[in-house]
Amino acid sequence: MNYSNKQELTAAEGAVYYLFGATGDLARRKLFPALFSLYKEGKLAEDFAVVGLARRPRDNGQFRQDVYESIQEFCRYKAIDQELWSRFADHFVYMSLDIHNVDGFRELNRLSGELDQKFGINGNRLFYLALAPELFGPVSFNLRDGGLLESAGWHKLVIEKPFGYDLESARELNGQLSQVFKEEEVYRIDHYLGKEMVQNIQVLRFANQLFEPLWNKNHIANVQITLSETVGVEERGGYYDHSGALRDMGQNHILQMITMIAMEPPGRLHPESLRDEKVKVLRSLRQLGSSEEVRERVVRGQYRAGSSKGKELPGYRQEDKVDPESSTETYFAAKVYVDNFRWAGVPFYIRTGKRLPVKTTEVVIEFKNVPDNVLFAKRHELGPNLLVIRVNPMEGIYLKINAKRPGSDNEVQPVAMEFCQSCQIGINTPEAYELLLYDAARGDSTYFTRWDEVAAAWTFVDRIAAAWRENDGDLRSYAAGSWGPEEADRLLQQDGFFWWPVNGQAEDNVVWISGGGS
Ligand SMILES: NC(=O)C1=CN([C@@H]2O[C@H](COP(=O)(O)OP(=O)(O)OC[C@H]3O[C@@H](n4cnc5c(N)ncnc54)[C@H](OP(=O)(O)O)[C@@H]3O)[C@@H](O)[C@H]2O)C=CC1
Ligand SMILES: O=C1O[C@H](COP(=O)(O)O)[C@@H](O)[C@H](O)[C@H]1O
Repeated sequence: MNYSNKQELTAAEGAVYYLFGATGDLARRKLFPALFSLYKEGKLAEDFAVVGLARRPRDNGQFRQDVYESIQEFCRYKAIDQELWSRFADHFVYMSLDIHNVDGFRELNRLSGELDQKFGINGNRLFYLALAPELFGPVSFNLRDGGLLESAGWHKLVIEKPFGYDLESARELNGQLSQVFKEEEVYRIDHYLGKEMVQNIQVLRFANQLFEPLWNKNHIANVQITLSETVGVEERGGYYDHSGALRDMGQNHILQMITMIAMEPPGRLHPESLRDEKVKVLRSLRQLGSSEEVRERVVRGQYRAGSSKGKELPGYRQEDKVDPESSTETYFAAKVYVDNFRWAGVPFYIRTGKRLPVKTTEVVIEFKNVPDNVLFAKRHELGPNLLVIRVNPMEGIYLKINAKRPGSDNEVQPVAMEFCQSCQIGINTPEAYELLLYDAARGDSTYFTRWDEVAAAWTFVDRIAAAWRENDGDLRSYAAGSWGPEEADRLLQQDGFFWWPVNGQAEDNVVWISGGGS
């Protein structure tokens, strides 16, 4: 089979892309590279323009130079072909604008008319807000008041996370957006939903007769989801210290991954059908009623100074723009239940943290063991079957099974059968932002979060946050470079489980029968 990433070249409809926050980190690291990859692959035709917007002064030449440098540093394709690069760069213009100044939006509207004419665009407008969330409301109002929503074509608003700080603020924000945009015009980004292997979860589940019949409480003992990062808070201390791991990674990425694993098959191949199924999962999450329950089922930690690979690492409280007495969690782990017919009683163990030993995102599905009466001599060596979905940085799956050790007398040997996607297509797997920008431009909202999903996720998270506010005493400290507080291991141990090794480090005795393990 050919696993090349060549796809059907259907260019998105022509549009002006308004990139608010064009001088920021996200634009530089993710958005410019995504646009270049789409252009190179023919998914953006010539009828598009990108307007970079931020307060800092820049002329078009400087802006194009910023874009060029970002591509050379972060894009999976480099701008080597000069002819291609200059054709691409010609679509980029920059305008200095303060979000709070409606006159700037009127000028932007005039510029848009010129761009429509120059590039043959019929008034389609995609507004990407790579901005702090408190600016989402003001931008929306000024887009309306500045006349930008009066053009003939479609209008789409793509917004970054975090969508609010809690349910109340998210509601308020949603109320502001909905005064200007219809729900179907709003694309809320959760970039984990743009990751190839997260999207692959539904294909694995629903396109294989092998898995779906076993995908329930009768056969699955537990599910483990790990999103571990080696980095600290980098330059984002100011934001992170008000957010913490639960809001930064839990409310969105982890809960969205749970929905992909736990949802029922959608009735139709339609974005709303999938989102309907996902929201049902979020509404079935067992709510943590009391502080006592939160203490029992959720562990939070903060990294102190430590080391990794021989390098000394500062503690969280010594990081730039972090309160020296901060009690913000940089790690959390939890035991979560999805209280529905399919999943009743199956624990979902989740964890995420900064300054952990490896960067990895993995899901482990641990199947129940075979019955005790199976007559193998070394019964105690029979481990459970595992299905491991490797999301990042390696992409692929492996299935751990028990096989006979060749030449032995029915001795059991664990074997990992691997599909290594990243070995097949290497670094050329499309980035999440590429897939999502392309989907938004085509009007496909499948992998964007709908308002009711966001609201249900906040409802779950708010209870944990409220319990934590009542009691600072349970914030554990862990050394930077370690796997986090020991209490997170106990969450599993008390149920007779343990965290399976991640990052392809299956236990020593496992034989890999294809591809390699790391
Ligand atoms: N960076 C990342 O990896 C990720 C970021 N996000 C989210 O994306 C959004 C942007 O993040 P990031 O790029 O890191 O943030 P940055 O702080 O790097 O960039 C913020 C941008 O906003 C512009 N800006 C700020 N105030 C105004 C204003 N009044 N008028 C016009 N422009 C303004 C700044 O430009 P100037 O100062 O020139 O005006 C800058 O371009 C945030 O919501 C963040 O949570 C989400 C996931 C990952
Ligand atoms: O949304 C966020 O995600 C990144 C991790 O993303 P990944 O694609 O590199 O796994 C995280 O570092 C950041 O704190 C958070 O805001």
